[in-house]
Amino acid sequence: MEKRYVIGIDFGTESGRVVIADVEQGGELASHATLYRHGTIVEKLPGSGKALGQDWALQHPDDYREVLKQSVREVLRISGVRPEQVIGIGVDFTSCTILPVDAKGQPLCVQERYRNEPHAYVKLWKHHAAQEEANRINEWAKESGETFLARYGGKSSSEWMVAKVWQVLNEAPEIYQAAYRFVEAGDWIVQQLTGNWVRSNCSAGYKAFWHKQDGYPPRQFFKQLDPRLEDLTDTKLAGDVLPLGTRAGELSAEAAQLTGLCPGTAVAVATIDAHAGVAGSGAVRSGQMVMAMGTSLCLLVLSHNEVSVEGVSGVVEDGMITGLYGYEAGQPAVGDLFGWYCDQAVPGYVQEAAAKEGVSVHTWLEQRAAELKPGQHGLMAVDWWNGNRSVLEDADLSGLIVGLTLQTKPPEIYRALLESTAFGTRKIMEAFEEAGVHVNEIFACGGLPKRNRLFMQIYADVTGREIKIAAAAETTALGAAIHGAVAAGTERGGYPDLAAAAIQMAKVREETFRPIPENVAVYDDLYRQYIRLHDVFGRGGLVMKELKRIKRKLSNHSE
Ligand SMILES: Nc1ncnc2c1ncn2[C@@H]1O[C@H](COP(=O)(O)OP(=O)(O)O)[C@@H](O)[C@H]1O
Ligand SMILES: O=C(CO)[C@H](O)[C@H](O)COP(=O)(O)O
Repeated sequence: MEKRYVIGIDFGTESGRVVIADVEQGGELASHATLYRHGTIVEKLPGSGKALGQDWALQHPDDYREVLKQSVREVLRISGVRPEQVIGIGVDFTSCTILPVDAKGQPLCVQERYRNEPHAYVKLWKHHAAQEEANRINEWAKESGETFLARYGGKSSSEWMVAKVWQVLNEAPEIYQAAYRFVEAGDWIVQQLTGNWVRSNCSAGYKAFWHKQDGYPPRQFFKQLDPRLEDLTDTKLAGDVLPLGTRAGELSAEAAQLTGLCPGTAVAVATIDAHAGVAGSGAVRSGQMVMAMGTSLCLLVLSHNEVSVEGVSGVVEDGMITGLYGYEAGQPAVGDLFGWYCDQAVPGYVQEAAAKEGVSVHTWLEQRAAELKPGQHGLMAVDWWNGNRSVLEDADLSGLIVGLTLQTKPPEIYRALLESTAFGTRKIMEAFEEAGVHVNEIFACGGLPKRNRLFMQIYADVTGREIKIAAAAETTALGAAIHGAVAAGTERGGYPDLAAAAIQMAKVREETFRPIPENVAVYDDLYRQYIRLHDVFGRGGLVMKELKRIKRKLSNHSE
């Protein structure tokens, strides 16, 4: 049989990455990234310059089409694989990233009449301006006695589908009316590739309250939330919800022209980017956990059992691997937090020194921070630069560093920031253990394990656990490709299910990160201090929320 290949397309926060993988051997034959030209739109709309409110984060869908156009062709060119040898395509996307589209699937924001309307654009996962709507969903779920939020750690997030769609309805009812559908960006890409309107059980399950047995919450729930939302799930969120690995359709002639692939190639149901890291790391068994470490950090745990876990983002049956419950929890600013420090807060002399040595500011700081012993800097940071998405689930919380003195140096702060995210992860891991979801094996994937060794060692030391590293450089894209191999099916030379495909196609590196006992002891002590700050500022004190309220009030006045 001729060699067969699959393509995985990973839409991250800053760029889209495409890999091509050998169906039998796995790994990555070639990869290519296309940066989003518009990036993340946080201050004003492109073109008109219309100002956005606080906590907004938009993207432009043309950037995603550019990834399909550029990077798919590039991996074919680099690898020398012929289009007819590609049997399947898989797509993963950050989530909950949504957009309003018309009946043909055209995004409203590219239509002339809606170009200046912020609500017509893609709302990126980290758009946090729907916190009020999320709060009202939480209050109403409690009052109405609906129990579905128990699967989401008891709280809905401002990042998710219903809060975001409701914000559109509240602030731009004409856009809500004009939208034929609100779709997850991953499902939209699948629609663009195949012409089919299909929703993924992964994003519907984790981000839109959909449940394998119960479907969406009852109409009555939405009606009492807001009478205008009564038919939301039958209209704007309509579409068959299909399980991961299913074939969503075949590549249309138009999409074949766009990508350079053959019409008829199998296209898988989309998955969430972090969740694709599960297959991409080959972690397919109960008790295995994957840490998808990039802009944010997602912890993904597989289990035979469904229980309630404090602060979990969601638990979905078949949400990562068929036949298992997949738990997701995480932190919304990890790489982004380190990026903020390098871009916004380091003094000029650090940037100059890094440039002189020909390394990134991250690497310059990492090298110096690695010379410090745990606890030596006397600092403690709390990692809520983009709110808290775990046990506190509150986008209004913000960052904190204590212990600063006139002697504090940038590498010390950098190290404290790396540590703060590891403490946040340990807190989540403890919540899993307390709920009886046991983790026996940990894998790391995403952009950070390959970029920052100190970061990885700190995670091993703070958690006291060995961490295996997924071998693929673009693990999530490989995970998406694995979904493509399953969508192709055995009749086209693919695999029968995700577990079989992942075991064959995904590998881990030989080198692992192991905890260093003397560091573990110091970090145990420091973690207790982290928890004190976590509880004082997160559970009890209102300082951060009040600061946010005052800022919101002032920015509303100045608009
Ligand atoms: N050497 C580094 N150490 C720590 N963080 C880094 C380093 N280089 C880049 N980053 C951060 O990594 C993040 C990008 O992660 P990546 O996994 O590549 O993308 P995505 O999250 O979009 O999938 C950015 O937030 C950036 O600030
Ligand atoms: O919420 C998510 C997963 O459920 C987002 O997709 C994720 O947090 C953003 O991912 P990345 O850090 O890879 O850009």
